[in-house]
Amino acid sequence: MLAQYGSAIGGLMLLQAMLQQYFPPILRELLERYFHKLVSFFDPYVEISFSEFTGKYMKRSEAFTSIQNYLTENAASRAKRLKADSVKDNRPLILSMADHEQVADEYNGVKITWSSNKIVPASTTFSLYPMAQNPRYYKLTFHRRHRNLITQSYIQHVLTEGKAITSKNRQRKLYTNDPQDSMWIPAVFKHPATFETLAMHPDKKREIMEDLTKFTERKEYYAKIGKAWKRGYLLYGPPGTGKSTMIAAMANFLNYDVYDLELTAVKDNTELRRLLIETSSKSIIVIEDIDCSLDLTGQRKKAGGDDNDKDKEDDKDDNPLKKMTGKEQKSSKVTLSGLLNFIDGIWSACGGERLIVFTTNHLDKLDPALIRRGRMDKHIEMSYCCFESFKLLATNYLNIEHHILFKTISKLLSETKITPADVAENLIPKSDNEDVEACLRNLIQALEAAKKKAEKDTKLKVQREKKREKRLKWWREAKKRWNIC
Ligand SMILES: Nc1ncnc2c1ncn2[C@@H]1O[C@H](COP(=O)(O)OP(=O)(O)OP(=O)(O)O)[C@@H](O)[C@H]1O
Ligand SMILES: [Mg+2]
Repeated sequence: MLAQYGSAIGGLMLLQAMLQQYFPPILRELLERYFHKLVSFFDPYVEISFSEFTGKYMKRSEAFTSIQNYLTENAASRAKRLKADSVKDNRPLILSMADHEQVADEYNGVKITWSSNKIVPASTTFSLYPMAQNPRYYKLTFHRRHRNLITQSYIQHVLTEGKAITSKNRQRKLYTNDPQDSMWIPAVFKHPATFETLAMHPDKKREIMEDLTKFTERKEYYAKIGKAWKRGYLLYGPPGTGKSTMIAAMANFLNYDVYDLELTAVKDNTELRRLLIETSSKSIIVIEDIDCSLDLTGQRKKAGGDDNDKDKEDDKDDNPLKKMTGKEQKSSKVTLSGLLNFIDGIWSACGGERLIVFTTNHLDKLDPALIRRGRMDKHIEMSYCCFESFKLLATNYLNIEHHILFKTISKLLSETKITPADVAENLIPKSDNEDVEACLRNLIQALEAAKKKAEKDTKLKVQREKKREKRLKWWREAKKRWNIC
């Protein structure tokens, strides 16, 4: 039997060689086409291939990556031969199907087969990019009676799920704008802050988390009302109340990238627009200390008055621009209208699903146009530490939920103002000898010192006010006495 089989194969090979040699290419192509038609007439299975690289520039196909992630999560565990991908930063090992391996999947009761394959080039050529030499592809095989279900629903299901897994597994990035060539410089975003570790009143925290969740779920709603899918948050409060920490917690909660925009490093409005267009969706665009980034009040005055008004504005001691170096002032020509266009201009709609977050220590210094609802949709006050916030910090830093000293701390917190940053600093043990009680006593000391300072400041203020009143009274009487108008 073996001998018969061998001679049959030999005969076929001879036939193929003869075909290749004696048949002209056009005739050969015709024969091959009819041969495939004949095979597909008897073979009820349909095949769809998804290549790793596509297009003119052989870019890595997004569909291929999505399928790879889908199969890794859903079917690869059933494969006999797996491939372990290299991983960084203590991330779990990624096991995917090895080449030429096959796995079965099921969708609405229909059986589907996926196989992982590699294209072996006909001739060996030298390339600096070995990956591109042997591109892989996934082959999907199913019975032709399920063609509609697979092409209209299953493939979409695989791509959607795969995309969700990609975004879940991807390493998030923190981008900062480079002042030299105005490009985003990426770095891996690994901030440990979460809403669980953020000290804030629980009700306020829950409200913000619900607001964020609602935003992410409202793609259709935003489309229906004709608004770009973005939301503005204004975080304001004194230094050390957790504004930057809140942004990190938001990014971790939503799994978004962060674009930290340094406005003083942006040359003009055109550059600002270009930077915005380059941001991806599912991201938070942050401008920290917005009051120090632009002479917003000055620019508005300039629009209404002349240049002298602007100069007067710049002469004010509390003008944040005065704190900037001459070079910074000269290099940034971003205007308030440029910034407003940045927030709600037509190009801000490209990509969608973006948060724009401004932080400031001085809410009153900002132009009302910049922070009106619709631009900055939600204003969040980051305030001094309350007892609820303290309890969360104590749980995080000292691993305690109750202590006899909590009563004293609660009373002091209601009498004085202290930032969560100061509370946190006191709760960190400074040496091995410092136990929980020592840390709490450090905090009590800090609170008492803050209380004393506040009382002293109030006394001084009252004294100053009294003196001013006295001077005014004397001046009023003098005017009456000497008949001065
Ligand atoms: N609400 C908070 N919850 C937890 N930790 C906080 C909170 N606020 C401040 N901290 C701690 O204090 C440090 C400083 O806080 P953060 O940088 O977020 O303050 P900020 O409001 O952004 O200050 P600034 O206005 O100076 O930028 C953080 O690293 C964090 O450890
Ligand atoms: Mg900050």
